[in-house]
Amino acid sequence: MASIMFSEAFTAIFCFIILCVLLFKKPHDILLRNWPVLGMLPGLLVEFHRIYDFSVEILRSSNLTFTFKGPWYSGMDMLFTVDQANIHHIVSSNFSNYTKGPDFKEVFDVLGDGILTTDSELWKNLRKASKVMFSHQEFRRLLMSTTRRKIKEGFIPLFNHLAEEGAVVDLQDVFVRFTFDTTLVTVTGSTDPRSLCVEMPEADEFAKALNDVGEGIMYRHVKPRFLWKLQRWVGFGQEKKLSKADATLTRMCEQFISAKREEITQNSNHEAADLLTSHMKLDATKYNLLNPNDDKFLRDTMLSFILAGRDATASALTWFFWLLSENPQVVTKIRQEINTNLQRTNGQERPHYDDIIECLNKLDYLRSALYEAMRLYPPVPFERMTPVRPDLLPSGHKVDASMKVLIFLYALGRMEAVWGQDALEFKPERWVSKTGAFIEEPSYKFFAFFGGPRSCLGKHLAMNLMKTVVVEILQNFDIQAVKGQKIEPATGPILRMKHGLRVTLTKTCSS
Ligand code: HEM
Repeated sequence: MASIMFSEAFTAIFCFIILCVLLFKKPHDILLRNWPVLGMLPGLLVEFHRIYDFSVEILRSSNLTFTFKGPWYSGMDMLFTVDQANIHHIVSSNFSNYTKGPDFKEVFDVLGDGILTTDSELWKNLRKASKVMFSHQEFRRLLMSTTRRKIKEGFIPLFNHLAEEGAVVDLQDVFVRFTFDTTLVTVTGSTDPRSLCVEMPEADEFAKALNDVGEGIMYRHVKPRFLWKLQRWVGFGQEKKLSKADATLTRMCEQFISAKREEITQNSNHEAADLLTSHMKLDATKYNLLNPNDDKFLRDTMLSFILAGRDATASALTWFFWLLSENPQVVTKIRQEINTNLQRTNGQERPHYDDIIECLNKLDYLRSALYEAMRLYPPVPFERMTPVRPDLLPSGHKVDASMKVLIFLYALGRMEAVWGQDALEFKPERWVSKTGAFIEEPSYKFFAFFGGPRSCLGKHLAMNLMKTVVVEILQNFDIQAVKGQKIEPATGPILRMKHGLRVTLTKTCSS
């Protein structure tokens, strides 16, 4: 009975949308129209498959802020903004009024009470504990040494093999494998799934479950809440897959946790720097809401870091290498910079950590190119916040507590009003001043790592990791994107390429 009602309702909405498309030639006319009962939903549904480009058009034509009216009583009213003053207000000056909110936590329920989904005191405790861990030299060294080992034992043999065979590979898949292996070692201290190797094995149970979680969460964004909740209750379709993935992740995290406890019990001087050890050894007296003996706390912390570390970095690297393949002059300049600055570590089997960081810090043009790629293709394409109390934004727009506020990072990087007339061009030079110094933009303008008290904790680590990968690849290989392939973003919480990035490789003359 319920399914018949759904299909009737769906057919009615579908017919209505088709009618709108026929009546109004320009899609904007549809979205900007606030229909009785349905609000602006019909237009949004029509454009959902290209939501990022559509957000650019809408925000450009509405002076950077747009109020979306959802169907009556649906709680779907939203404010879209890319106005810098609004962003600063929301994430910094009036930060306490904007939370992730209960809806967000519900959609991302697989992450439990991890740092990415919680608010208020619990989030403060988690942030403080993570900050302590990120500040430890040993943790940073672990990430850097794992990255370098992965490049040597994973990337280079695989790329050599592909270059010799002249084979095509999906570079996005390669980067997801790379960041998955690296993140899991950094989190557990020992488990290396070795998904990045010449054989390119099928994703293991853990990686598959993570992929299913990403997909399931994306569907929850586009389905009405009552529908996915009903599906979850019945145990059907995407929700069934999601529940299975959740169970797999919990089981595997429990295995990591008990193995680590065993390791610590057997060796009382256990001094490992990984995330799990660091959180198991938390000084509980400093965090009234964290319990290092609670497996659920450890599970939620592990999963949040794996998701935060894996997907965003892989996305950034994929778009970056595609932009390089389209802009060979930028590759030449990056190579020149590498050759000028990296003599000190070149050829050393195990260069000192401080030397590596010192050299990476000199690569300002590479930093500009990476920032420029993330300006146009931010790995996290939108951020959603819930106001606690009604508020008046600097742009003059009112928000009330029943609305959601969406900051569209993808559109922000493409606004002529923010970045100038050449906003759509990939130009690393925009980050370089006349004296050659790097131009640091405020976070509410370059927002890829978020801003204010909730900004990305892994920013510097991610930048060092990406620079290391780029240096190693460009010193050894030329990458060519396969001609004629369709490059477009997939709709989802992470800006992945919908069809991957197919490339071929050749060894550089100097390698
Ligand atoms: C290019 C790579 C990366 C980008 C663009 C990026 C971007 C972001 C963004 C936009 C947020 C805010 C998310 C939100 O609150 O909804 C965030 C949060 C976070 N990121 Fe990253 N990230 C990257 C890599 C990493 C890595 C490698 C790590 C860890 C090793 C990491 C750790 C975190 C953590 C812990 C948070 C939560 C901060 C909080 O809520 O207090 N990120 N990141």
